[in-house]
Amino acid sequence: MDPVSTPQHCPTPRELDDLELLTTGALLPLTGFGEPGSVITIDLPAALAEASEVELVDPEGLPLAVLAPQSGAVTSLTHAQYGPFRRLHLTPQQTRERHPHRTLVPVTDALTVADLEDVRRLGPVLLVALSGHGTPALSPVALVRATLAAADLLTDAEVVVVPLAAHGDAAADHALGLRVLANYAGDNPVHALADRDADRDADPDYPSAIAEIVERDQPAPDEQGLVLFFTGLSGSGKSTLARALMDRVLEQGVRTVTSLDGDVVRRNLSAGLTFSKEDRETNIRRIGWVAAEISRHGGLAVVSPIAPFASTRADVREMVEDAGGAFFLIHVATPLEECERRDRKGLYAKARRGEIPEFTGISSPYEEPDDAAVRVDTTGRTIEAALDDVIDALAASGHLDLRTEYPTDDPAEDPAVASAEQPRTDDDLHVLFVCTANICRSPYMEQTARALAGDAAITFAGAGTHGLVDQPMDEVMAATLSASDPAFRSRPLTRDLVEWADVVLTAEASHRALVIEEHPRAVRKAFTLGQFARVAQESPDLHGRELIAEAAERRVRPLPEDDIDDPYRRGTASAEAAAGRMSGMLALVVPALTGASTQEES
Ligand SMILES: Nc1ncnc2c1ncn2[C@@H]1O[C@H](COP(=O)(O)OS(=O)(=O)O)[C@@H](OP(=O)(O)O)[C@H]1O
Ligand SMILES: Nc1ncnc2c1ncn2[C@@H]1O[C@H](COP(=O)(O)OP(=O)(O)O)[C@@H](O)[C@H]1O
Repeated sequence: MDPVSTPQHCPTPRELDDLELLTTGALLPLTGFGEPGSVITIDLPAALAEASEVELVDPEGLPLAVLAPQSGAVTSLTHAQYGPFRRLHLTPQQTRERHPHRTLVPVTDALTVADLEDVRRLGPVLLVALSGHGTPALSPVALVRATLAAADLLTDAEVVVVPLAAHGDAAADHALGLRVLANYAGDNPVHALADRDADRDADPDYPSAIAEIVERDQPAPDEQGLVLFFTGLSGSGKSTLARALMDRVLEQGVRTVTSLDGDVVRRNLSAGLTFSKEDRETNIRRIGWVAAEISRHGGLAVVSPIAPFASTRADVREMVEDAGGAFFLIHVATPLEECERRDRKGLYAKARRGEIPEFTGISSPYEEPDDAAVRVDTTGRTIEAALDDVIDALAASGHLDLRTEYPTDDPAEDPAVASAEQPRTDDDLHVLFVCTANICRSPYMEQTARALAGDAAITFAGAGTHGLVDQPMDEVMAATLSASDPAFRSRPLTRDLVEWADVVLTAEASHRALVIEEHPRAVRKAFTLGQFARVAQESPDLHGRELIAEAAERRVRPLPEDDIDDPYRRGTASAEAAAGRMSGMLALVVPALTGASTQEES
């Protein structure tokens, strides 16, 4: 490293917001960090505190300002160039020049119908979106979006963005806010909106354009990104429980999951790190960073490092929450004696002999969490029992319900309950055939099945994952039927049709996957025709609904050779080949289905 180069430091998001306000003159007369009694402070690593100058850089390494650590003075180098809505970040001076003669309205939350009524009375306004770290009720970018949407609904409104951060001291932050607004306002009036904290629980009445932004920014807990963080001593059961939990997630088939297991991370992402306090912190921050990114996109990350330090766990929580994810901490609280008794990897014995330095629980501390969502001691318990504690707590949190095969928090939405409560217009078994456009394969299956079923109490329907609307059956395919139904018209697959069906039989595995992706609760009743035909063949004693339940229970995977290839526009031979295969499968499936219906009737 060049010994004369100025050392660099990347401040926290809160500090970066403060830096922007210091360098734009928004905090005047304050111009530097660390004035006595001020909440505008910056934390430097010990190694930099003695430096005469430190270059403050943004997360991508762009130098923003030079800080003199002793005095706290900052000299601006450049203004941050990146970030959404950067063009709306004006200095107080630019604001006063560009937007004179307006009433300033500070905004920290999406505006309601009542807020807009209030603002409309003010004449020309400047909505000041206070988007700094910890200040807005929405994410910073959604606050700006919602404020722009509000401006669109007013006759004469402009928007400026000011990253006024919160510092955890309500009185100091209030005073700072007043000062910043005074600097932006100059001689213009400032109008405060009614405080909404009093009725926070009430459902705010937003205009629809704003409601949409709020909803997208604040997904329901079960749609939010999620980090499941298992912490505990080596051998406490973190990996075992994490793996068992992931299996449940995969079996449910609704969410994908990324695992960041302690040992696995140490072999890959954190290869080369030791078990010193510093390296452990680096290790956990890396895990936290990756997990937070996964949660930013609505994903599910399961992480299971020891993570012995409370402050590093708190950092990860913050990273995840800043990314819009939920952080769910599971303390696997198996006591040291039990972990040592298990000593699965023989590490405790080595640590006791002094062969492994800084071993957690023996020669390195483990700080017990006091912020865990659930605490599980696995001593003397089965893995299933311990896992149930985690699954129950998770379900109660609203983030992930692994208790049923179907994720629902509304019992009426559970298909078992729904079908019992929903009046059926008939007792027939409902069979839905699905292909792509609903003009070749599914109408062939539907009409052939109907002919095979005769008078049995069974109703057939068809639809396409990309179903054409209101088209007749493809002529080449129709010619393979002895009597094709002239009244047939194609249609796309809908939720109602999937709910109507007792069983959904698809031409190809890709159709089945699409059905399940869009209607996760159909996972127990959607099969390829070929897959279902195999189950029917292997279970000759089962009929109707029992056969469908058996197929769901067996979880046999659809095989590639089960697929009926699309004959559309491939000529008569292809159509006849497809027809032959479907007929063969239906000859197994339809009698197997109707057998039960006939028995139920008698
Ligand atoms: N000194 C020392 N202390 C603790 N653990 C040690 C040590 N040396 C090696 N191991 C093995 O490394 C696994 C823990 O790694 P982690 O990345 O989870 O630890 S930490 O979170 O960074 O503290 C841990 O795996 P688990 O048993 O899965 O927890 C141990 O097998
Ligand atoms: N109820 C339980 N839950 C989890 N693990 C258990 C339980 N009972 C016994 N064990 C055993 O404890 C050991 C835990 O090891 P592991 O999951 O690798 O822990 P860690 O990842 O915390 O180091 C495994 O051998 C596991 O079979």
